[in-house]
Formats: sequence, structure tokens, C-alpha cells
Amino acid sequence: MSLSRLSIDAFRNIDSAQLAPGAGLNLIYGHNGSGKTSILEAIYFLGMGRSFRSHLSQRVIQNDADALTLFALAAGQNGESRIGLRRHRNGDTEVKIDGDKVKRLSQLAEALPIQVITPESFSLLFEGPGARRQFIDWGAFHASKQFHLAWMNTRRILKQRNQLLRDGSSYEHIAFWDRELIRYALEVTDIRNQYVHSLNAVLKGIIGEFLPDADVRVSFTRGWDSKTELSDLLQTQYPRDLAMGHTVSGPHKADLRLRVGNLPAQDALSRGQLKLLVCALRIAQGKLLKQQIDKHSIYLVDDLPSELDAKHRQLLLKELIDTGAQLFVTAIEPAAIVDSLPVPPDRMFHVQAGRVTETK
Ligand SMILES: Nc1ncnc2c1ncn2[C@@H]1O[C@H](COP(=O)(O)OP(=O)(O)OP(=O)(O)O)[C@@H](O)[C@H]1O
Repeated sequence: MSLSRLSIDAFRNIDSAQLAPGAGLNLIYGHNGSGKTSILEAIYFLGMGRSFRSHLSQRVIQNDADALTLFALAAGQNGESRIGLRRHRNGDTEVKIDGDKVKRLSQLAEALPIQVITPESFSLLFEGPGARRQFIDWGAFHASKQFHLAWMNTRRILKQRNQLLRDGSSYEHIAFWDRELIRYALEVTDIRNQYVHSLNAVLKGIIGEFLPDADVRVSFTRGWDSKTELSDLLQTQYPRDLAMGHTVSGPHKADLRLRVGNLPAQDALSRGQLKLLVCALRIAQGKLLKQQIDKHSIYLVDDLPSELDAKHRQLLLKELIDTGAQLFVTAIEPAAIVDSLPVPPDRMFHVQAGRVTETK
């Protein structure tokens, strides 16, 4: 996928902007607070129906406006599609793909696979298993048509199960739901496990370039003891679950373990190296998506120079360009990126107080 047109209205400090991005690297530059990240955020919002910066989607609507509007022409292997999204201040969201109303945001995510690399990317390593699970599930969602429904059903039944636990229901009553839960949970776990296995194969080469001296190991943990059947676990853990008022172990606790030698990655690597590891993971996901379903991701890269030396900045940009994906990269000074590129950027956009001008 790549965007050939993007229009943004009433999004943060951007009143109205029309961009014609190139299929390769698009450099977005401007002073602090000019609106560079807001452009990346707008693309993400169009693909995910939410922001990567704020949990409060209303905050992205321009102050004093009633609604934000985003539109893009997206080109993929099946031709071009028109994607539009309007979000009102009261929370109502309208999404259209090629003029047809879209009911589920997952349809958007399917149409526009997006990868984000920001200074906050470290959250993948530090913010607990939730962020890492989301990372696995991004790939599982795109790799398997069955994943989304199986995971939605797993979550729905877990919610019901937890309510029954809080109501003090007997095990016999809960066991009825567990049969269905196990079916979906095993499907989810199988897809996740296969995905991490495939990702590892792609990741090895990239890690070899980025962190040649580190013995990085990435593995999947499914959320419960590897030697125990889920059916046995749910039964034996019932008294504990009842006491806690929720299901303690299961696929909702799955995780991605990142280790260097025998240590957790965050104890073994420097901040810059950790950033490279997260970038390697994101690049591997994009490459694997291309291999698995012949679809390119769109990469949103915010403030890349921070914490990377010139050599690693060059290496990272080269790897990103080699993916063949469309890239949107921000910088305060264009030279910080241009000087590290093997070829000039495809397009350059200057942002000043929310106004966007193409300069190349
Ligand atoms: N809802 C909103 N309405 C209007 N302006 C907003 C809204 N939300 C944020 N802003 C303003 O938009 C501006 C753009 O911020 P943004 O983070 O996109 O800038 P940036 O160019 O990426 O800056 P930096 O280089 O410092 O990261 C900020 O000055 C912010 O105060």
C-alpha cells in the first residue's frame, strides 16, 4: 500500500492540508510544534481509527472544530482505493472505503497496514506485555484471516467468564463456557505462535546488520505454563480465579520475550541499541507482511535522529528504504535525514504553523 494523495482537515494544528506523497521516502520537516508529528498521526488515525499519541481521540480534533476529516487515495496490488474518515466531537465516526460505509475499524486496518517508529517505540520493551501482545497481534491479524474473529471471541468469552467468577458461579456453570473459550484460545495461540516463528526467520538477518555482536533471542510465551493443557489449567485454577475475580492465566497473558544471551534485552542493551532492536522488529514485520500477503506497510518514522549515531541512522534508513515501503519521516532540519540517505528523498514537505508546502 502507498498513499498517492492525502488530505487533512481540522486535525490538531492543521486547518487544511493536501499532500501528494511519493511512493518512496517522504521527508516532513519544520520547527518544533509546527505540525510534523500531526501529519504522521493523521495517517495513523486514517488507518487505525485512533491516535498513537493520545487515548483521547477527541483531542486530535482541532480546537473549535466540530469534526476532523481525513481522506487518502491508497494504491495497492488490487488498484487504487479511496479511504475517508470523519470523526465528530460527540464521538461519532464515519468511515468509507470506495464510497461504501465501513462498520468495523478492522476493515480499515486491513486496508492500510501501518508501522510506527517514534521516540516512544521503547514502550514495546518497557510498558509491560500489553504493548508486546499488540505487536504480535498486528502480525497475526494481517497474516491470518481467522485471527481477528478468534481473538474477538476469546475476549468476549473471557469477559463473560470473569463476570461469572465475580458472581461466585460454580465450576460446572463456568465449564460450559470454558469449552468454547478453549477452542478459540487455542486457535489464537496457534496463529500467534506460527507468526512469531516466521518473524524470527526474517528478524535474524536484520539483527545481524543492526546489532551484529548481540545474541538476540525472540520467543513467544502463550500466557500459561507450556506443559499444561488449557482445559486442565482452567479447571485447576478455578479456586484461584474465583478468589481473584478474574481469569489469571490464558491467551490474554501471551507475551513476546526479548533476551540477549541470558538477560532481558533492556538489561543488556544501551538505549540506542534498544531503539535499533525495536526498529528491527518493526522492519521485520513489514518484510514478513510483504512475503506473506504481498502487501507493503506504510512506515511512519518520527524524530529518527534522536539517540542514533550517524552510522546507525544510515543503516536504519537503508533498511527501511530496502523494504520498498512508503516512508514518512520527520526531522527538524532536513539535513539530519538527507545526509544519511543513499539517494535523495522522493518528496519533501515543509510544515510551518500547521501549513504544509511541498518543496521537492
Ligand atoms: N486539538 C488541537 N487543536 C489545535 N492545535 C493543536 C491541537 N492539539 C495539538 N495542537 C498543537 O499542534 C501543534 C503541532 O504539534 P506536533 O506535535 O505535530 O508538532 P511537531 O512539528 O511534531 O513538533 P516537535 O518537533 O516538537 O515534535 C502543537 O503546537 C500543539 O500545541
